[in-house]
Amino acid sequence: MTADIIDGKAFALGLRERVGKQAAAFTARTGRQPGLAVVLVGDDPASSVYVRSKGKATAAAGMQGFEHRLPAATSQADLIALVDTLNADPAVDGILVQLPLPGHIDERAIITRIDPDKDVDGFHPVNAGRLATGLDGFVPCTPLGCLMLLRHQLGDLSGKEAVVVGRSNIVGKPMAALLVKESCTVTVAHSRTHDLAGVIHRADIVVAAVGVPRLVKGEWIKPGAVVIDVGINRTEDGLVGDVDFDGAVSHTAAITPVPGGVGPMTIACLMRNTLVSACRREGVAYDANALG
Ligand SMILES: Nc1nc(=O)c2c([nH]1)NC[C@@H]1CN(c3ccc(C(=O)N[C@@H](CCC(=O)O)C(=O)O)cc3)C=[N+]21
Repeated sequence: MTADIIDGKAFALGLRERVGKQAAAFTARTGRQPGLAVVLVGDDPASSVYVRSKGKATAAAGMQGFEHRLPAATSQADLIALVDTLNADPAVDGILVQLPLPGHIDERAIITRIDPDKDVDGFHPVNAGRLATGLDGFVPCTPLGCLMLLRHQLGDLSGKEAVVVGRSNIVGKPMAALLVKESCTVTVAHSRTHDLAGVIHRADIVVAAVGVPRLVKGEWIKPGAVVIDVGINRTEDGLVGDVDFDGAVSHTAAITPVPGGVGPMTIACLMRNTLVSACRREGVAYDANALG
């Protein structure tokens, strides 16, 4: 079997282009660009890289970026005060506070402080609840990007067996909710799952998001399954996913590489959510079909 290597980078570029077209229309209509505020506390080098690529994508899409870099010792009260300022700023349509935050700051206190209607990360419990109950809100960027790649690869997902490995609030849980919405039969596996190989072997769709390098082995995968690898693990042999790519590739119909798979989709979906937020806040119509 020759697997399709899913080109997330190319798909993401296409999405960013379509977002850019609608951002230009928004700007022509309202006289201002969609605005995204990104807050980075401390100077973790990996986080710095992501913040920089978000900044570049924002400008390239014709949106306004507001970057706030705060020292690692910033107090929780000061960070909350900044979030309050961004919530109240009409030029800011989306707010992203880069995670993880330094240990002395309670992440939940910050995430719940963000106006849910500016929460383009989709991390606020109000948006998790909206997703779980079928209301319009913001869907976290990584699982949204994974869903777009799956739909592109498979079309209708209805009735398919999907296994999500990982149960985080930012990937596993929203991914499972999205797949349920698509009428998949969804299993959420995690570190306590007894027979991970057996559970994965049932799946037509595998989404791996556990953060364990090369955990998912090729022999575990049902021949012809589609595999989405969310893992970005820095190891001695470079960046690797949660799936043993070399072992898995011959078992799959299609698989995402790391890098060049899900990662670029996360940023493209952040641009998408920011545009949608701007349109909703200004009552401007947008073409949802072009944003999927
Ligand atoms: N509030 C918040 N929202 C986030 O969305 C968020 C966050 N905090 N904290 C950090 C993680 C990580 N993240 C990535 C985004 C893009 C790539 C990406 O584009 N990766 C490329 C290159 C990877 C590389 O070379 O480092 C790829 O996979 O091809 C990766 C990781 C967003 N995150």
